[in-house]
Amino acid sequence: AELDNTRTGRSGSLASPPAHFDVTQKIDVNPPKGTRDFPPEEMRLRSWLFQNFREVSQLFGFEEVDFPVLESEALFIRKAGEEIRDQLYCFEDRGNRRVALRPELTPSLARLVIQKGKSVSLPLKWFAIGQCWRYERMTRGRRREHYQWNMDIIGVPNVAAEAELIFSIVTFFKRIGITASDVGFKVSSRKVLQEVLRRYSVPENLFGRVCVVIDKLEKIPIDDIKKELRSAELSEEAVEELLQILSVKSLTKLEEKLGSSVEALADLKQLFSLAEKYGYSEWIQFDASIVRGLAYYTGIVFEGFDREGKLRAICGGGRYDRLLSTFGGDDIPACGFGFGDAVIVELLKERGLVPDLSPQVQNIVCSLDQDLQGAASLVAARLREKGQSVDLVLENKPLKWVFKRAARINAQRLIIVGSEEWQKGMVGVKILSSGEQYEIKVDELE
Ligand SMILES: OCc1cccc(Br)n1
Repeated sequence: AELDNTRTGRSGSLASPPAHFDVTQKIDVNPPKGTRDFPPEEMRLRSWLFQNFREVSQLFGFEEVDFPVLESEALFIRKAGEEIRDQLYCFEDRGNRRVALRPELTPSLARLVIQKGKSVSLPLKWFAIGQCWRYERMTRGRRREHYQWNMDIIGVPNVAAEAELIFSIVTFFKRIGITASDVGFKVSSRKVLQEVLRRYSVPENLFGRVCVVIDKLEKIPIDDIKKELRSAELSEEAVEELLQILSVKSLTKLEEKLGSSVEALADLKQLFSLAEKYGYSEWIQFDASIVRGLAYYTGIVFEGFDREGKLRAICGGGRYDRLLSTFGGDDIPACGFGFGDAVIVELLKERGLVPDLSPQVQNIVCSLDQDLQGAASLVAARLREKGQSVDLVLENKPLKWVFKRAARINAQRLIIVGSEEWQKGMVGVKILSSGEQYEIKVDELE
């Protein structure tokens, strides 16, 4: 159970614990609410997932970057009513600076690109895997942290960049056994929304806010959506037309509604044509209702969904051509996606695709009496110099104990240092899978 803060007298501020803080108090061994520990079994799965993130990113020629988890709060202050803003994990540090635990990676990436300025040549293809935070009232028992894989292409204005990003996620899914019958991508463009708002003379500065409201479709009652749109100064007619357009599920229908000249249509047609060339058409579908919940998207947006409809969005992304200039940087086009580490694991469990990642060690080395502990250490050092992994038994333990540990850590080979053999410069070897055993000179061990 979590410590009752009132009992420990701890305040919510950053002030150091009060002098009367009871240091003998039994601590709460659970991690803070909404956060996770990664003990070995969970860490093996996470490492496997991240290894796949990395290998796909490198397969696509992306370079890894990283940023501080702690950023200036100003990086995330956007006035579009986003959930990510309402849940910002922010505070004032000891230097009275307003700071925040990053809720996403894109603003940090934009900040770094601007910082690098002319010292980097475009296009940039960067990827990152980083922990992101939100402070949500635990009423819904949801997590407050997750790890996100991001891939971003900076400096390419056309949809070939988005097509490449979606293909990188398809490639990832295929690597871990997920197929087009398990998941798909809903794709749209915010230029659809932009065109409708333009036709109803809705001021540009309301665009981000309208997108954030539309993203709540199917999450809150339609009447609340309409109310929020009207409070964003949309006329009744504009609201109705907007909701009409958002229900469109085919490009042909969209063309009928908007006409063939709108930029959104050209982008989407080009994206679907490229998807066909890549060979992933079966993975994507047009869905005008997809707008994503981040205010800064300006063009193509997409999200990965589980076709059984049981899980939240697996990943999402899109084009954000204005973000860098809103940070005072040059007008540089950009697009990217975020892929969380939690929903994908739920999907793998649902589909029985969690890999068997038992611990592995090549050797377990033990001595038969404590005078030979040094000899055992020397044997371990020799093996490790040759790149062999070794679990060295560090206390004088009976063989029965050693065999049990060898099974638990899935050791492949048992190396026994016994006095008689050691006199001859030899050690005993037992191959644990076959039971085969023999003696060998230490120098010949490999
Ligand atoms: O995807 C929104 C989000 C941001 C930070 C932390 C968590 Br959990 N979720």
